[in-house]
Amino acid sequence: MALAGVRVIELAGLAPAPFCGMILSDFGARVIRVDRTKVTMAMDSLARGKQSVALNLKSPQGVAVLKKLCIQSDIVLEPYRKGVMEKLGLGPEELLKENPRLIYARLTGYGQSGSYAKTAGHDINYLAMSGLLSMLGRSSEKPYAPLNLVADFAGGGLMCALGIVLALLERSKSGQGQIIDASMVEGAAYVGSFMWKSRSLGLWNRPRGENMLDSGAPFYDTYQTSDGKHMAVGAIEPQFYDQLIQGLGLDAASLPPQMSFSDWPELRRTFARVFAEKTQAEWSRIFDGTDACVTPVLPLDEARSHPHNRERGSFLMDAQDEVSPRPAPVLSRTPARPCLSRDPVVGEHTRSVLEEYGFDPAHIEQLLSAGVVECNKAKARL
Ligand SMILES: C[C@H](CCC[C@@H](C)[C@H]1CC[C@H]2[C@@H]3[C@H](O)C[C@@H]4C[C@H](O)CC[C@]4(C)[C@H]3C[C@H](O)[C@]12C)C(=O)SCCNC(=O)CCNC(=O)[C@H](O)C(C)(C)COP(=O)(O)OP(=O)(O)OC[C@H]1O[C@@H](n2cnc3c(N)ncnc32)[C@H](O)[C@@H]1OP(=O)(O)O
Repeated sequence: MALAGVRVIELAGLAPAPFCGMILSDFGARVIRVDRTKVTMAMDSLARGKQSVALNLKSPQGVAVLKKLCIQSDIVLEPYRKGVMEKLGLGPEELLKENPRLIYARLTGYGQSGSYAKTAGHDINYLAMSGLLSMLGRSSEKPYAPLNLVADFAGGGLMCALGIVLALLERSKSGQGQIIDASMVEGAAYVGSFMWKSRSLGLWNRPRGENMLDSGAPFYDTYQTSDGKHMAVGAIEPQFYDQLIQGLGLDAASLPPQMSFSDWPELRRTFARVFAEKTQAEWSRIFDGTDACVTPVLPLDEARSHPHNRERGSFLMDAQDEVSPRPAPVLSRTPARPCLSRDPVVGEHTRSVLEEYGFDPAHIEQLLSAGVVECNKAKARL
């Protein structure tokens, strides 16, 4: 796999860093997650393929253990507030001195500088600060955050993974590591560059929820079907819009022009009335195989079984019979091979990892008895 041989120390955090770690693991990196001691359950539901070491960083010996792990690895991925690692004596200056090839990824909400750098926050805060949240929401409604997708995952974990891969590529030429300052505000904004750079096209001139792509246009929206499900309509181009009208059984001559903004509310009412006459399955049979850009809105547990997704194997079933998306994108020669076995329990690999990283058995025993590290066994599945 593309990242085979790359060793990552992921310090356990909330959603963004675990997602970054899972991406690296899916594409072949060896990801060791450093968990706290005395916790029963990992907060990481994105732990696929990772190993877990439980380590108390409130003890100087624990800090020394982490330092030894980090300087023998390729990547350190830390999810803490600015300054936390420096307080531990594990800041980038410290570690890069010992290992100049180290890639030190810092995934935060606001970045390593600026007045908010030490401020707590979550996805919605970062999305709000990026400017994008102001554009999200239906007309006459307040802005809403689309789950914690945009800042945590798209602009956070995924953007950080991109930075890590870029730094690995650069290191293959320079031999040098570097620091990655991954701010979720900036990552989200960067993902949303189109919104900034398409304003001159007049795409966002109207208030929130009244533009073509923000639920303003009736041909770019969702509609309820007679069985309470929904269809998604994205018929933007005239040639696709014509096929939408045809599929709905409407007479184009009796409708207002597609791009007549003032007629959009009436057009939306017409579409809503017609979509409510048939079930989602009936509409799918009508629109499948056409270029009307109409698709069923699938719940998570149906996406896997949709014929198109099933044909591609877009979703996988792991050893715990849990369905989740397969890694993307698909590389033709070195595709990701995600681990399908169960997630690690906290501290499951402490002993084996410390041995691998050169700690002698007596020292490991001393660390265990002092509670600096913890080693836990997975409970047998009944
Ligand atoms: C919208 C998302 C948030 C989604 C969160 C959900 C994934 C989870 C929310 C609720 C969870 C569920 C719930 O808890 C119930 C169950 C509990 C069970 O145990 C697990 C299953 C649950 C169902 C559980 C499942 C899920 O986890 C939930 C549903 C986001 O937006 S996430 C993005 C957040 N922002 C960032 O990541 C930006 C960067 N980070 C920060 O700004 C801060 O870290 C943050 C997030 C504001 C937290 O600040 P905090 O003060 O708490 O920490 P820091 O200042 O970073 O300092 C860390 C301190 O911890 C010390 N430390 C670190 N490692 C160790 C260690 N191994 N040993 C000892 N100590 C350690 C470190 O030294 C720092 O100490 P100091 O403060 O003294 O310096």
